[in-house]
Amino acid sequence: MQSTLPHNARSMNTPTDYAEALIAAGRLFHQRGWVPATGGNFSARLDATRMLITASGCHKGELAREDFLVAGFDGVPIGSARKASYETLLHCQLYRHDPAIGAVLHTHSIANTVLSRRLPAIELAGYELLKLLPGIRTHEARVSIPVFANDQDIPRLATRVDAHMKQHPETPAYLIAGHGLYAWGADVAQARWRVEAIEFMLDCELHSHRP
Ligand SMILES: CSC[C@@H](O)[C@@H](O)C(=O)COP(=O)(O)O
Ligand SMILES: [Zn+2]
Repeated sequence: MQSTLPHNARSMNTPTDYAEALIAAGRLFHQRGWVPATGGNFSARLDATRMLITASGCHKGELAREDFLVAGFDGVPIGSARKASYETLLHCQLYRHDPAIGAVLHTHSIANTVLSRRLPAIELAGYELLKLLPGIRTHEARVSIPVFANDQDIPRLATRVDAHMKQHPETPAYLIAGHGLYAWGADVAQARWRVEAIEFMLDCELHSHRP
């Protein structure tokens, strides 16, 4: 099936544009099996203090414009009665950590769930697609994707992620054990490419680790 995703997000500037790009990403991710049921959440930076984020409990393959709301980087919705994603503070942590981050995408794939349950960190090396990750110019690079223990206490989890990222600012994405992947980019298009690249490499790793 042909993707309706825009090729780049540079011309985007209204919340509706961001919502459309995130809706298209959700459709694609659902087709790939990376956001089953209501798993996953997506956001895009609107300005220095606000983001557009998915409401909690929506099916990410069937998102509509009404399934998005504006929230501050403190996680509090602005002008909406809808409840923001349960994991809103994980998005806030990233936007506050790095003003260059323009979009954050979270997936629940089989590969990211299985591998994050098995390994304390995922080491990716020798893949051509590594070049889609920040600062990587060659397949000869080695990238470590940290795995955090899952936690229903999202403020506590966000604090742990933040501490790690302050110590390791080169972190290109992270996993939560038995849960999923968080990846980001300068805009929705770049964040989507990174999710696609990481999910591809995790699939490869999953096949390599089969007994
Ligand atoms: C209902 S299981 C999935 C959730 O716990 C969560 O991990 C998730 O990704 C989606 O939560 P949401 O509140 O819809 O953004
Ligand atoms: Zn999740």
